[in-house]
Amino acid sequence: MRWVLKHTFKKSDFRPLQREVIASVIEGHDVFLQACTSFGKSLCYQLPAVLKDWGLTVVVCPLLSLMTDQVNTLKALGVAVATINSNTTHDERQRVFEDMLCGHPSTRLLYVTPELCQTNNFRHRLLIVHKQGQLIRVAIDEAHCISEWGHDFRPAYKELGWFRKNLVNPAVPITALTATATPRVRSDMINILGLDLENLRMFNTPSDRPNIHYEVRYLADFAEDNSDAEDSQLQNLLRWLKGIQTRREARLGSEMTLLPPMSGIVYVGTRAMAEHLASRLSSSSDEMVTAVAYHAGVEATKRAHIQSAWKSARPCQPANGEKTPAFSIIVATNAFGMGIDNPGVRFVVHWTPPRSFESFVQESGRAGRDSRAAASLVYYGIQEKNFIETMIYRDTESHRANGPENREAKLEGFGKVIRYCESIRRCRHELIKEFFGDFELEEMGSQLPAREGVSVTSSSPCDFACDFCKEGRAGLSKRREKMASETQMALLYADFD
Ligand SMILES: Nc1ncnc2c1ncn2[C@@H]1O[C@H](COP(=O)(O)OP(=O)(O)OP(=O)(O)O)[C@@H](O)[C@H]1O
Repeated sequence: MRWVLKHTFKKSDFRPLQREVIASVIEGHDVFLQACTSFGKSLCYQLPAVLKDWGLTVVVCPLLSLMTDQVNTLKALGVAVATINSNTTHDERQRVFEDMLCGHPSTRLLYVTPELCQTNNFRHRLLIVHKQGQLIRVAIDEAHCISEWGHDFRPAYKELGWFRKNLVNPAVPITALTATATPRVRSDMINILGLDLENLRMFNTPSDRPNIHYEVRYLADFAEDNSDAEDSQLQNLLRWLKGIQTRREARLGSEMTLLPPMSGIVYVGTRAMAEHLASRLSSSSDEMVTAVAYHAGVEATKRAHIQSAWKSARPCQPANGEKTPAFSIIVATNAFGMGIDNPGVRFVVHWTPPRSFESFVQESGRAGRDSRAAASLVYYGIQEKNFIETMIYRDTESHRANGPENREAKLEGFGKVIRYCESIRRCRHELIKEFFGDFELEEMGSQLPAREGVSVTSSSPCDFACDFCKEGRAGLSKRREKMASETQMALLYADFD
C-alpha cells in the first residue's frame, strides 16, 4: 500500500484513518466513509483500484467538473483511467466499452454519471464485466445525493440500489463516501444502496474542520444606518481584509512580495450580485484586492480560465514600486462548487447566509485544504433570513415535482443555518458536529481518528477557533442584539435560548 501511495500517488504518508479505510476496502467490505471536506476521500477508492494490476472499479460521480478534475489528475499520475459522460466522443466511448468487455480491461478506474448507470445499455455491459470476474468495486462519491433529505438530491442516485440487487454471486463491494450527511441522510444512503450491515465498515472524522476559524457577523452590528447597508457590509469586509494584510506584513516584512496573493472565495446569492460585488471589491479596495465573478452565466472556457488563473496565483513581484494586490478573490454563486481543490484558499465568506447547512459546510470547507489556518465568515441579517425562506417557499411551489417533502427538507436545512448563525451558547465547531450527528456515528461503532494539532481545553472545545470561544456568550449576545428590535428578538430567539 505504502509503495503505491509513494510511487503512484506521490504522497509521503497516509493521513489519519486513510490507511484503515483503504485496508477495509481492499479486504472486500462494504465501506461507508463520512469524512470532512479535504480529508482525501478519493484516495480511499483510487489506491485500492490500482493496487492490483487487474480489475475495474466503477466510480459514480455527480458533477462533470469534479469528474474531469479527478480524471486529469489520475492521468497525470499515469493511472489507467477513463470516463463516460456527456462530453465523451463517440469514438472514445466505443474504445472504453471495448476495453471493458475484453475480458481483461486495462482501465482501472471508470468515472461515470448516475444517469449513465440507469441505462440498460450500461447495466448490461456491467453485468458482463461482473460475469467475467473483472468488476472489483463500485465507489459512490458524494453519496448524500441519494437522499431527498440531502442538499444535492439527484433522482438518478436513488436508482443506484441496482448495483447491490443485480451484481450478485458474488456481491460486488460498495464504497460510499460523503462529507456531509445528517443521520437521516446516512440511513437513506445505507438503505437505498443496500449496504450489507454484516459486512459494513463505517468510518468518520469530525464534520468540523479544526483549522478553520468560524465566525458569524451580524449585519446590524456595523451598519450605522440602514440607508446603505451594502456599503457598510463592504467596508466591514475590507477592514477585515486590511487587518489580515497588516498582520501578514508585520509577520513577513519584505518576504511578502515573494508570495502570491492570498486566495479567498466570497459566496453570494445571485449572478448579478457576483458581478456587482466583484467590481465593487476591486474598485473600492485601493488595489488591495483583485476580484472576479464566477457563476453559471459566465461562458465555460472563461470559467475554466478564471479557475486556473486563481489556482495558480503567481508571487507578487512589485515592478517599479507598483502596488500589487494582497488578495485574489472569486466572487461566486454556488456554481463554484464541488471539485474545487485549491489547497491555498485562506478564507471563505458568505455574503448572505447559505441555503442549507450542508452547503455551508461544503462551501466553507474549501478553505484551508492544506491544513493551515483559514477562516469562515458568514454575514447574517434578519432581512436575508426572511428573503431566503420566501425563496424556498417560492421554489418548492414552482417545482411541484419535488413535492412538499422536499420543501420540508429545504426548510429544515435552512433552519440549521439559522440556528448556527443565531446561537450564542455553543462553540460553532460543536454545533457543526451536533448537526451532522457525529456523536451518533460514534455510538454506531464508527471509527474516528485521533484529533491532531488541537489542544482541547475545557473552556474551549475548539482551541479558540470560533467567535463564541473567543468572545464568550456575553460578547456574542451583545453583537447579536443589535440586529433587530427587542420585540423581534424575543419572538425570534424563543426557540434558541
Ligand atoms: N495522504 C495524503 N497526503 C497528502 N495529500 C493528500 C493525501 N490524501 C489526499 N491528499 C490530497 O488532499 C486533497 C483533497 O483530497 P480529496 O479531493 O480526495 O478530498 P475529499 O475528501 O474528497 O474532499 P471534499 O469532500 O472536500 O471534496 C487532494 O489534493 C489530495 O491529493
